[in-house]
Amino acid sequence: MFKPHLNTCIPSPTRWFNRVYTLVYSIVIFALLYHHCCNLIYSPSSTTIFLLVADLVLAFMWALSQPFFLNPVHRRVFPQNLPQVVKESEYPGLDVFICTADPFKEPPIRVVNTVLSVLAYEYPTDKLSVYVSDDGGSQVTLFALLEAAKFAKHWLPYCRKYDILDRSPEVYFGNHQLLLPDAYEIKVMYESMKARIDKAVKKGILSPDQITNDGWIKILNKWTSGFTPKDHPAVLLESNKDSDITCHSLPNLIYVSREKNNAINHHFKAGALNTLIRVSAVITNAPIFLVLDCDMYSNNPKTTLYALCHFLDLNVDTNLAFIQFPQCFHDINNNDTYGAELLFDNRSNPRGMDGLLRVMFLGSGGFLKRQALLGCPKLVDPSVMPKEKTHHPRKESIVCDDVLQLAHHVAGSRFEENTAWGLEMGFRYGSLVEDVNTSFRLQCQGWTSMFCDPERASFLGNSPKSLNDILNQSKRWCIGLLEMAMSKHNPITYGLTFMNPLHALCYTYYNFWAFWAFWAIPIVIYAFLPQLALLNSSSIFPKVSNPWFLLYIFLFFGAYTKNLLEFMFAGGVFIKWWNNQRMWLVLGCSSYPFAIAEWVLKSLGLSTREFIVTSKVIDDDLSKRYKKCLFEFGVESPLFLTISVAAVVNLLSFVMGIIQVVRKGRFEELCAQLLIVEFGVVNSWPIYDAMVLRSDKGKMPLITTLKAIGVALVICSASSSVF
Ligand SMILES: O=c1ccn([C@@H]2O[C@H](COP(=O)(O)OP(=O)(O)O[C@H]3O[C@H](CO)[C@@H](O)[C@H](O)[C@H]3O)[C@@H](O)[C@H]2O)c(=O)[nH]1
Ligand SMILES: [Mn+2]
Repeated sequence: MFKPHLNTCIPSPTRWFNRVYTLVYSIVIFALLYHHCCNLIYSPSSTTIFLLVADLVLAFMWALSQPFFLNPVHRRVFPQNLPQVVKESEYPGLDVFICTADPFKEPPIRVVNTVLSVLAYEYPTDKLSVYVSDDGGSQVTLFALLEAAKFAKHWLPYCRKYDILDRSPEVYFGNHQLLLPDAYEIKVMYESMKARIDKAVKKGILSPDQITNDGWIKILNKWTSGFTPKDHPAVLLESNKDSDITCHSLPNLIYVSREKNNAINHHFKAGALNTLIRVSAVITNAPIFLVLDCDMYSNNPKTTLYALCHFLDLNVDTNLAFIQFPQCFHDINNNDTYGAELLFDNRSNPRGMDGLLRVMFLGSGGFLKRQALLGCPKLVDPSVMPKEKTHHPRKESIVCDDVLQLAHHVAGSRFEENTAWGLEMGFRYGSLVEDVNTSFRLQCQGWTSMFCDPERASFLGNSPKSLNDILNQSKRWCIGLLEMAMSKHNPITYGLTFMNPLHALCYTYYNFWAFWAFWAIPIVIYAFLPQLALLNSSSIFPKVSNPWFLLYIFLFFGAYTKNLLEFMFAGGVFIKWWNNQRMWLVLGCSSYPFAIAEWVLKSLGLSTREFIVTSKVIDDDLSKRYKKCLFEFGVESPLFLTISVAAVVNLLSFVMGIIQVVRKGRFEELCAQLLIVEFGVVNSWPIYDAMVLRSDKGKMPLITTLKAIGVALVICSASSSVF
């Protein structure tokens, strides 16, 4: 029988251009390295060695990044053809895992919106279950979810009746006028729920008047005086299983706060997800689950069907482990000041990896096959897999006493002791980037993955709003990648043995990104060396009339123009690209070197491993400044000191360079250095602005400015002994 297409995969037309570019650019890189070697032989100096090291690292990183561009692909899905392939009653069950960890950094009302947007998926409700993992062990989050379950009884029929696209109520009421007949009533309901939740958050605990149900009292008794987020028994609750107001059944909603014990490593998000895998196996055991961060609400109710277009396609590899959707953000300012959209990581690199048949899991927005987390494709025999628990529309609870007892057992803090969880099963431990690490390990076992990037974003989340938050987030990722690079299962020794080499290179690229903070080496060298040389009237690059000068110009503009084109091709605009490249420099001078230092301290046992959750709370004042595209300094942070020192050194050097050109006419020999310094100064503009011109709360703290000027002056005067 003819079965229509569920998806197609189209190679990007840019791949030919990319391949030619790679070839030409690599020849020019070799020429540059030859030039460096000659310099080293005929006029050796510490400057030549530093420049060689910087360019070697840049060339190496460039080479590692090339596999991303050799065969990018674009996939399309045809959910309209699904009914011809499979009946709705035969859809596989879907469990959704939502992680939250801190009610103060991740406001429960946001979690509620994410939960509601997912409960309202266009998917048979008896096949859909939502599990929320609360690592904060917060009564308030539990209360918020119970409120969400009540509101869902009205919200889900409303979305169905009017075919609403924005199924996060906060977004819906923010974007739409109340023109539909029931809209006003639903909005009032939503606002009063929000007020109740906000009141509970302010108090921190529930008061007796908020507890309206006997069942809750039993559960709330678990919060004894010794209960802390890091040490408490497991708490599990299924929300009340009534039908919605139109007598449709509701999807399951289950709250899980795993048992925690101070003496036991709980492995952060990876540990939370593994608990959910086990708890859900006991309750619903759907063959596919979707992982979401608590801020990543569903922006498209059909996303589940898009995922099915891949999973149910008989032509697709049976080793397919997961479908990844890009992480997109709803609150990024017009210029994307902090490059937080991560267009390369979230869109263009995955497309490139998809063309090589495997993409990375991005931590949120991925539909995974349960089977893939349980072992190798060859080892997992489908006939011995526990069957999906079928459950029909019903009013009674799916969690009977036996099941509940077992679920508590598997959510216990000692359950994983002496098991393969985190080692060979489930989300892998040992790295703070559990997403990269786990997908790497799965792909070494032979599992594959695909990238699905529909026109309307499937998920939208929060992006960090302050520079400190973004630098700390990058530092965490960098430490996680470093942990991966230094482990037995690293992409070089392990990856090259078990993976296609181009693939292993993609992972290696990400690992080297962090490995000894590779990017930091050339960035720091180029942020200081040409500048200090210029301050001391020393010329370190070829003169304008020298043909090697053209080579430098070609390499610089060639790399930047190609990067800009890639960025625009992924949907970006010039100003966002500019800020993106600036952030690359900022990270290279701050987060990356700090990550190395922290990793060394952790390896020596001098500091503890921590997953600092990124704050999703939006302060009004800060939000206004963010909308104006201002950098947010405000707090005192060592991460700001290094970039400020670099900015001051660049400015001093720029002034000195101009003086030399004007007074001594040394333009020809200093031109290359002046270009670099000028580039540094233009990029540092927000730092000068924050140090001198701004008076708002987000300006650079005076103490950081003074320290930066002091350190910069010391470096500049010490440099005279070198040049
Ligand atoms: O002990 C923990 C710590 C965090 N989380 C959850 O993990 C998610 C991600 O945390 P967040 O602070 O938002 O980190 P980000 O750096 O924004 O997250 C990115 O990077 C992570 C890997 O470092 C991925 O897991 C995420 O999916 C990806 O969005 C959130 O839902 C947290 O609630 C837990 O459940 N338990
Ligand atoms: Mn996040």
